Amino acid sequence: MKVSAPATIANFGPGFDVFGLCLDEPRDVIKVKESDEVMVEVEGFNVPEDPEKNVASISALALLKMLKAEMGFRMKIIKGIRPKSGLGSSGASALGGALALAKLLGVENRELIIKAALEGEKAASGSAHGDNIVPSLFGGFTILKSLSPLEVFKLDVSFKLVIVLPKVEVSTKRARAVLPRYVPLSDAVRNLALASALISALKEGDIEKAGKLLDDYLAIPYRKPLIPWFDNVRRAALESGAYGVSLSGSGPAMFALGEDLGDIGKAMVEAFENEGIGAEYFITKVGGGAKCSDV
Ligand SMILES: Nc1ncnc2c1ncn2[C@@H]1O[C@H](COP(=O)(O)OP(=O)(O)O)[C@@H](O)[C@H]1O
Ligand SMILES: N[C@@H](CCOP(=O)(O)O)C(=O)O
Repeated sequence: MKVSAPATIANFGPGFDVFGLCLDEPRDVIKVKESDEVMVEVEGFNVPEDPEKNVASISALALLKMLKAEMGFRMKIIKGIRPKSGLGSSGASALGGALALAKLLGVENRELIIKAALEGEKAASGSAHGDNIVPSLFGGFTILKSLSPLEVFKLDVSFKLVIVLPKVEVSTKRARAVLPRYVPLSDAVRNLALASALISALKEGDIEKAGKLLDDYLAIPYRKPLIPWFDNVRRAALESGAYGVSLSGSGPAMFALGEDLGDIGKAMVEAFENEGIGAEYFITKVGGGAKCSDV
């Protein structure tokens, strides 16, 4: 069984732990075969090969435990999403591992697959947030209303966007540890207003309006010490014509919406370089979610 699980942009501006956008690229590819033992092999970006430490095998093992199924597997992970990038690298592998095993066993229950994948996500980031796993499975733009029972609202949006990936790492675990337990009511209200308006703009297909609604008062302000370059890169994107720009997940990747995505990407890369940080940009589109095949 082979699963290709795409990268995602969690939070997507004001939707902390709720909104997620599936990207077309990059992807992790996970292949599994039944076996007597449990073995993991990794190609591409470096992640652990110990089955107890890799989120893809942790999720696959969690699914087997939930099903009370006694079997081993050989798993090959072609890791195309850089870890600690903010592009849902752990979420894609976690989803891919659980989904590949589920397909191998003929299990279609999405709630169970997501529950197993959350075990992998929890091992990587210390929290069972679902805003990477869910869009990686469903595709499009997802609103995660509840994990148990699983309630997801999906918008079939279609647009291109630019992603800028700097050569620094931000661990999601660390980026969650800096968040406060409580936030001011006025900030919660501002996010609620932005999030509601953003959904309306996306439903209308108005990307310019959506871009102007990407602010966040719940997570990004507290994460600034981990991303001190954020305001300068954001300013460069807006000055080069972006409709809007935000952090992807817990960073360091950033994304922007606009017309001249190449120009915006170049301006953001230059702003990172002015901060002494190398960066690259790529343009991709909204993706359709994980793909499975028998090979
Ligand atoms: N298959 C995997 N893919 C990504 N990260 C993994 C994987 N297996 C284990 N990890 C570990 O999870 C951590 C990365 O998770 P995280 O900080 O959430 O990155 P991201 O924000 O890109 O998802 C790293 O410590 C990495 O070694
Ligand atoms: N909602 C989470 C999303 C983390 O995404 P990642 O791609 O950085 O793992 C958060 O903001 O902590």
